[in-house]
Amino acid sequence: MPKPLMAANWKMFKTSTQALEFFEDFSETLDSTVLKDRDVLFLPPFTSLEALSDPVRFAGFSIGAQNCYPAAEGAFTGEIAPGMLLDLGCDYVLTGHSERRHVLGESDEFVGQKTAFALDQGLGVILCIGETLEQRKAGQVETVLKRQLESGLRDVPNDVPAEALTIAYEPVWAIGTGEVAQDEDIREAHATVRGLLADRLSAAADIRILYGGSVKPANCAQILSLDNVNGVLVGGASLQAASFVDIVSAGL
Ligand SMILES: O=C[C@H](O)COP(=O)(O)O
Repeated sequence: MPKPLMAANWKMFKTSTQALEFFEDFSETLDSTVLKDRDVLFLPPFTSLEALSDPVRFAGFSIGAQNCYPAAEGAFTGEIAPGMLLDLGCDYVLTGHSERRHVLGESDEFVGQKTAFALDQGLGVILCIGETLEQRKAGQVETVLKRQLESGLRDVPNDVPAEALTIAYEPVWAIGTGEVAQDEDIREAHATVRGLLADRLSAAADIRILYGGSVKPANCAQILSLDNVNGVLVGGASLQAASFVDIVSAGL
């Protein structure tokens, strides 16, 4: 069983000053012995990566970015290359987050290009997948997960090491809505993802599959207890230090 990964995705929240204030509160409050049972990852906006990188890593946590562009450098105004993230000490990058798919219009193919390129450059990747409410109501959960995983992993070698790749299952209808998926929905989706990974990657059994979507201190322990849930990707409830401390320590 891989150690659960507890990831805070701050989306477009917090200046670098606010990020440092949060981190001071968080690290003072958290009992650091939880680190033997949990990995902790912060995904702040690009503008806070430099300020947070050293404090986060010295405290034994990981840091990553919310996005990257699939090229080493070039005329891509406003974009950030994986090598630039590595240079700031990042261990991870998110690809395919639903807000990038549905708000910014990223295609399955583009998500696949980013995933393969970032892995190739040496970043750990958290590939996010998940169905919309319409797709769930139409009985298409498995089809959507299969399509997003196949495209997302298209150029990823089948012997990618388990520690380099993480999958996050985030049903779009549960993100930021307060509506957490039912245990059975999470169990079924995670089992589906595990099965699809097994068809494609040699390290499938050890790849972490995170759940994301309205995770809170009150529901986190129960979610983590479900089969094939190897951590959580938390948005809103990771913005307050006390709340994220409770999430990181949930069930211990
Ligand atoms: O990346 C995190 C997810 O989008 C979940 O966000 P949420 O916890 O605010 O629902």
